[in-house]
Amino acid sequence: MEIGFLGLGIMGKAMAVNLLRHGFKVTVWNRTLSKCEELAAEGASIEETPAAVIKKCKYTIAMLSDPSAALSVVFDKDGVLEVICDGKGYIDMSTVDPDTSLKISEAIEHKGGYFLEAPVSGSKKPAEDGQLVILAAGKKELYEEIIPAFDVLGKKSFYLGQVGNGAKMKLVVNMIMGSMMNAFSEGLCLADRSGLSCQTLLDVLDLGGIANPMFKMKGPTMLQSSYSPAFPLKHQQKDMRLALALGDENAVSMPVAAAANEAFKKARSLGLGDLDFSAVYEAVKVAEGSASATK
Ligand SMILES: NC(=O)C1=CN([C@@H]2O[C@H](COP(=O)(O)OP(=O)(O)OC[C@H]3O[C@@H](n4cnc5c(N)ncnc54)[C@H](OP(=O)(O)O)[C@@H]3O)[C@@H](O)[C@H]2O)C=CC1
Ligand SMILES: O=CC(=O)O
Repeated sequence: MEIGFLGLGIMGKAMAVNLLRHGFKVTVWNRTLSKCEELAAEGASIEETPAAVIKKCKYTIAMLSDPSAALSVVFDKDGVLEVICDGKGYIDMSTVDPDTSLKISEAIEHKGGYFLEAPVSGSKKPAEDGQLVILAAGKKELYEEIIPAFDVLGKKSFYLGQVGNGAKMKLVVNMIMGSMMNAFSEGLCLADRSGLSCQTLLDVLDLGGIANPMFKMKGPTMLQSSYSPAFPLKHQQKDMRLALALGDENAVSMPVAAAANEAFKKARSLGLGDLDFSAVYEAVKVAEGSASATK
């Protein structure tokens, strides 16, 4: 199967490499074209525009930062829409809001193409290991045709029905994750300020009913103020913002998520947006008056 791949950031690169290593032919494009070279070393072909990728491949996956990037790659000059046509499938795996997905879906289907949104749960390591959880919605036929690729990229794929449902599910999951990360950061601060060992707190948490892979993986690096980005904080804040907008539309009060969003915004204002989202711990420490140097 030949697959086009647009967007070679942290996630897109890992996913495209996985496809190549499992025998897929992959043609890549990235806004910063130089990033394609690492993929060429793995056997990928390179095209210079999204349109050229679509023209070449029956199926194209996109993994882009946010709604404005997702829209730009489709609607701007040399974009997807210029060439998408009957029989071509476009699968957007970026985390965006339902309206963005719907806008892209309608434009592509108007030109005769098929559209699937398929945001993923799981970060850099699950992407490298092919262990993502795929939240697909849209054209069912395209979902069935692209399953061999999803089976390489993920450990489980869900088909959630109409376009928008994948985006909504992803935003709900990440709203919970962002809120948990804030509660965790406050807990670490409280333990520290009240004279407890944070390492002992991690050990206690890991043995109890609220043990989870995120605390286990991020806790030790947070204690070292080490925030090499797996999931960039600016993207987590984007997801909180989009989840809060979904809450607005549905009249769901989310004071915990709103407070967590404020902490992520604060972290961005401290220049931490490109670090891992666990760097919100530094913003929480600043708010509690026990800041360490931000790294
Ligand atoms: N990292 C993670 O753990 C996870 C991320 N996600 C979601 O996946 C998506 C990608 O995340 P991630 O790989 O971490 O992000 P990165 O920031 O590492 O990569 C973003 C990608 O989007 C491209 N891009 C940004 N703006 C534009 C634009 N205007 N036009 C064209 N391309 C653009 C970048 O190109 P360039 O190289 O030129 O900057 C890059 O390829 C996001 O929606 C994120 O929320 C979902 C699950 C986990
Ligand atoms: O979107 C981020 C993730 O870890 O999932």
